[in-house]
Amino acid sequence: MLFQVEMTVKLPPDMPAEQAAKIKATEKAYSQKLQDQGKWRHLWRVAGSYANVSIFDVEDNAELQKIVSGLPLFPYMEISVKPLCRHPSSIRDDDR
Ligand SMILES: O=C(O)CC1=CCC(=O)O1
Repeated sequence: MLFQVEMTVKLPPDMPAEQAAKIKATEKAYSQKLQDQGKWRHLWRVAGSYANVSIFDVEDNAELQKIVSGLPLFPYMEISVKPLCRHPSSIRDDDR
């Protein structure tokens, strides 16, 4: 199942820079592992903001919930999720 997930990061302004850098590095490793596995298909920066638009390819809602709630930045994010399905005009075989 495909989902579009928009994540807006809101780190507390008083979080020490070293702590923020550590969480971001952990987040990067977490997301890159999922990208390698093909579960995190797209990761795009929303220009001009500390937010991303991502496409996840997961088994079901429960797997998406597990992945998203495991994000190191999860406590500092606003998240919106949209389920996706194949568009009848799509020419891409990998759009399911
Ligand atoms: O910077 C972000 O948008 C948050 C994030 C998600 C995956 C990652 O590596 O950073």
